[in-house]
Amino acid sequence: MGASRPTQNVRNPLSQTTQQSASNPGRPGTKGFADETFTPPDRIRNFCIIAHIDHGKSTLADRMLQMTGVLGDRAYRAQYLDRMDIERERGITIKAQNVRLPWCAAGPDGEMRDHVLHLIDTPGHVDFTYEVSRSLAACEGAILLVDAAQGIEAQTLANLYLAMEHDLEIIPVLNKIDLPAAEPERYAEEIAHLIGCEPDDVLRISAKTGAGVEAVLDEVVRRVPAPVGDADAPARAMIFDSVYDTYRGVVTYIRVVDGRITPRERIRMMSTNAVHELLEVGIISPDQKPCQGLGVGEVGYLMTGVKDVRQSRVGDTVTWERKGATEPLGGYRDPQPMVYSGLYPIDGSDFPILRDALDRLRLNDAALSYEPETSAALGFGFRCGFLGLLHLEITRDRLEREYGLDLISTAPNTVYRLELDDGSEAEVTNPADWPEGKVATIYEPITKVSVLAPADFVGPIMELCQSRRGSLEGMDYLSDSRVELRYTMPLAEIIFDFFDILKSRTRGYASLNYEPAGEQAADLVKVDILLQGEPVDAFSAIVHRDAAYEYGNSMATKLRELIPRQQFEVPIQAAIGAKIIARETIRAIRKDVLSKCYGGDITRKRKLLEKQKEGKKRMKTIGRVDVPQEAFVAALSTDQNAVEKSKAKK
Ligand SMILES: Nc1nc2c(ncn2[C@@H]2O[C@H](COP(=O)(O)OP(=O)(O)OP(=O)(O)O)[C@@H](O)[C@H]2O)c(=O)[nH]1
Repeated sequence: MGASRPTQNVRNPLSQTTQQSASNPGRPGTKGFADETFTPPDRIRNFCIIAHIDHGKSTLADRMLQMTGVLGDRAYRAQYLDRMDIERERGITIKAQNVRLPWCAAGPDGEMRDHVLHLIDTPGHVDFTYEVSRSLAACEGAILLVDAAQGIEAQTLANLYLAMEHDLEIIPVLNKIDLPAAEPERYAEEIAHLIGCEPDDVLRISAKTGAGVEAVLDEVVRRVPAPVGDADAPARAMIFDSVYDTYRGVVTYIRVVDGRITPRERIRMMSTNAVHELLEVGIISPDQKPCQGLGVGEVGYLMTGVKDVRQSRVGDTVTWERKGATEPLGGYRDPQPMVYSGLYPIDGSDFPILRDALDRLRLNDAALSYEPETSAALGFGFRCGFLGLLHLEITRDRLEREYGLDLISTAPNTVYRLELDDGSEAEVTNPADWPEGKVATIYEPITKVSVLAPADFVGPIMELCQSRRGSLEGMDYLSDSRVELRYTMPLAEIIFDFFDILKSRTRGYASLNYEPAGEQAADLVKVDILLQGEPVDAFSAIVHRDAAYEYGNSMATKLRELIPRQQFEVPIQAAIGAKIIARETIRAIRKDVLSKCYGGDITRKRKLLEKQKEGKKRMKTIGRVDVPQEAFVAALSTDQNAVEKSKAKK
């Protein structure tokens, strides 16, 4: 697959005059650069857009694509960079993408020159912080985008602190100034107070209308430092994303730090020492365009023909196989699952489809981990590991939407490290593996939580965090009406319904960010739920001792309402080991479906018996108790509607 001369290339500005580009007297940079040379680093600017969810990153990226002429109006599709359907439907960015933009603007010396800007779009959600950090590591500058109608939110702060850790040049921008509710003066003050600039230094734009976006591009050229690196050293390039393409295999997105990466070379992945032949090297503008190679500071993609993203790991360093670099670039780590859940097909015969679907999803998601597991109640399924709740929900969405699966997922839990009585250690991600009676000390993961909200809600937020075993670390007023509360809190207390309750207690105004912060010893117990004395493994949970009774009682009550009455009485119990801590009872019912059939033709009786048999097919039998699948779905769901729906079916 040789490199062909790209039709519209954004390569080396030196191959053109430095006046305004002839092809486009407007502001976009020169087109049709010669592709036999490499763009000099002093004409390159690598930047990303960081912000809280929905503050407009993808819309601003789209507008920049249009303004630089990379994406004509005809090809324009809202949020072009958010290619995954779910990203577009949910309106959130999951995978970081990048694009090369030509722009003619004045450099630090005031001279107008053609430049090449590499824009890296970043996921805006807390689950994908590692991907954000790798995108930031590929940049020298960051546009800090804040919704002028909402102001600074939790992820604004989290991403700003990440950008500062990477010493990026921060360009503050207020977006959505077209909205009637926009308060640019108020929030410019907030941002100035936060990053130590003047309120007038905060740019004001509307990514929707394009107002002010040119000035942002000019500011990127003027203020973001040009990339530096050693063009003569052995090649080192950082992988900041990799995507599986059904037809072309894995596309690996890289930023070159030292040396050059050219096609037909053999390269080595430094974290795994895997060696591959480079089939293609190119740039993205806005789609893949092969080129002669990438030099210092350049951002683009490479293809080696591998079929699995786990061979192209985000944060890894690429170098030559022969005379390659000896020291990798810093910051690489293997993705660490934070949240585990069991995924089971409602129809057991779908298990092979679920297995194949997970295999395919993992081709494009190195952070997804899974292994087969069985449940007495739910049958054959998989214990899956995710970066966080959103990652879990997106994966489940894709399995159901793209593979037509109906799934039950068990309550999400985290990873526990146990010190056992015999001095050994164990790691538990599934309540069913809890070693009853042999545990000396239990350690649970904890997180640093940041909640941003109007000051009026401080009371309800503090009450909720304290009820979730949070300990207050600090509280700062960003302005006279908005406050940031910082807590240390167990991850297990966040991953289920904390965010939903926080939102409902603050009328949707609070925003949340959390990041791993080590572990702590905790007094945790495994609560089992028994039907007629038979434990139902799908309902077991690891909870703090103080919350055990509440969990057991709520599950027993929920199941009493969800499980249909049987021909006999069914006790529902919650237990810690052998100790019963809660109990409910489903009263017996004598149900003779033929009781109303006095006489009448045999076909009606047969239909009623057939219907009863059909209904039994959808039952899971625990011991002698028939539990409808909807009851499992509802009992394991935090969604109250699911519970109401299932009760209605009884
Ligand atoms: N009125 C107005 N709406 C905007 C503007 N910029 C973005 N929006 C809208 O705000 C919503 C979120 O925009 P996105 O660009 O998806 O925000 P995002 O930051 O990429 O969100 P994530 O992908 O979830 O991180 C969309 O409905 C946009 O149409 C703007 O300047 N003015």
